[in-house]
Amino acid sequence: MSKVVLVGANHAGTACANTLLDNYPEHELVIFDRNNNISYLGCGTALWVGRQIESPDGLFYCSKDVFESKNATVYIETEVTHIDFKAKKITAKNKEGKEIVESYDKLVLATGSLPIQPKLPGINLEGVQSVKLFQDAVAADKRMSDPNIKSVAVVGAGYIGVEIAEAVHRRGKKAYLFDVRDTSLCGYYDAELTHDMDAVLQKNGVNLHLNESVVSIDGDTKVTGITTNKGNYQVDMVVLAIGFNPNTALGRDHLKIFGKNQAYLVDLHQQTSDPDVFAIGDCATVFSNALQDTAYIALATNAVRSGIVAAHNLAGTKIASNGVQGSNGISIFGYNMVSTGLTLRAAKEAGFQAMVTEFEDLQRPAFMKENHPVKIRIVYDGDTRRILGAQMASYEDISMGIHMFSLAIEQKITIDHLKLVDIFFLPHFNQPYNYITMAAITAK
Ligand SMILES: Cc1cc2nc3c(=O)[nH]c(=O)nc-3n(C[C@H](O)[C@H](O)[C@H](O)COP(=O)(O)OP(=O)(O)OC[C@H]3O[C@@H](n4cnc5c(N)ncnc54)[C@H](O)[C@@H]3O)c2cc1C
Ligand SMILES: NC(=O)c1ccc[n+]([C@@H]2O[C@H](COP(=O)([O-])OP(=O)(O)OC[C@H]3O[C@@H](n4cnc5c(N)ncnc54)[C@H](O)[C@@H]3O)[C@@H](O)[C@H]2O)c1
Repeated sequence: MSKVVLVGANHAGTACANTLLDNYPEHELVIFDRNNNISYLGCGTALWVGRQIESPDGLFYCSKDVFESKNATVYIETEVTHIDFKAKKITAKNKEGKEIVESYDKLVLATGSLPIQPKLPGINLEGVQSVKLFQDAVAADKRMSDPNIKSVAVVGAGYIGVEIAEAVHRRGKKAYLFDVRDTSLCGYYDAELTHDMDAVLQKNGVNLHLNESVVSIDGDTKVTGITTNKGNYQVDMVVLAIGFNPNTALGRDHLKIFGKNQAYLVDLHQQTSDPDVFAIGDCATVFSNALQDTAYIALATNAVRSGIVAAHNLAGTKIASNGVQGSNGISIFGYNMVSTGLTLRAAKEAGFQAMVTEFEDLQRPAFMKENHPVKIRIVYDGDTRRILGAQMASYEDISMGIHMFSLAIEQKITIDHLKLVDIFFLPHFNQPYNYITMAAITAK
């Protein structure tokens, strides 16, 4: 039996804690989280703020009580302030200012990520906010209910920004969406698909401003406007969504870190450079099967799986992570996009002789009434023919198809192998010559 201390109990920490408590009850587990809630699904923020769901109540799936019912000691609203890795002791402070010291045999760091805060004039004005925590969602929702808030600038047209811009528009406010790049969602899809998303946003009333960088947020005490390199806009609120940084302040002086962004470097067992310390979720690196290299991909799905892997390993059951593809999806004004692995641009930047095959067709045979076009792009390595990535977009729900590509990348399947893969046909669902097969067959 050993004593495990877990710092951070959101998606990664919750998965780790539950796996440990359910499978290895002989271990003592002490959990710390500085927040007053755990397991909040951030994906629900835009749904709730945009009133696609009526209440945030269903957006939590675990609690302090659940851990305590399984005999864990839980400190919430208690921040870990220092770790003595040599003495194997952590120091924390609760909201009353009381200091708590705990020793550990094994430590799990699940401290997640923090939204990037750009150094902009006006960044501290009232009305500027990020959307990471449940508290942020509550604050954003309150502002959306204020009739004096008429226009909102969303900075960053990545996943959070696009979703929040839709939510702002759905609440009847004027939504501006700014990005420094020349298209939305540039980290996940190639321009051939993102230009469709740009058009969907604009058609539905979001004011999309690409190739524009914010120079300042304006106002005396409250936000009254935003200035970019191209103009001034009158807005009453600014949402910042320009990406996450790993939250590694507690351990980065002791543990090996990833050069690109200071995430904790972990192996396939989630073990850091200190054998008694594991790191999981957004504070840690992942192994990218597409790149065959270490990478950083902040997603709840990766966080949950890494928590499960760490729990088994620290309890003595050696299991290795499969690595990840960074599979992801988004649905905006009914337009659905899913992707996995590398875009063509990312694959080229990584040094592959990257090639792409694309195809567009109706989801079902033309004689079926309910029918929409689907676009697919498959990125592969021209040298080895290995599939490196895939992207699909449609008003159809094409989401499940991306899982096959995720497995294909993990298993190093070639584009040529895909040509003869057994894919079923039924007019209600798809076509006999379906777009996946056709994209593979037409690959150069
Ligand atoms: C608006 C939004 C929408 C999203 N949508 C999706 C989606 O649809 N799909 C998807 O896969 N991902 C999504 N994500 C990303 C996903 O939420 C993150 O990848 C995920 O939260 C990572 O989980 P984590 O547990 O590693 O880290 P975090 O969620 O960052 O949690 C870290 C925890 O550690 C605690 N902590 C930090 N430092 C300390 C300390 N010193 N002492 C004590 N406690 C500490 C924090 O309080 C927190 O509870 C979304 C994120 C946001 C913000
Ligand atoms: N549907 C989902 O799976 C989902 C939803 C929300 C968030 N997430 C995850 O949460 C994390 C954070 O999301 P995010 O949207 O903050 O990051 P992101 O990486 O998805 O997007 C950040 C965007 O900000 C832009 N940007 C960067 N600096 C800028 C600047 N100074 N001015 C204007 N634009 C700038 C980038 O070009 C990019 O388009 C990501 O890992 C994301 O995948 C996932």
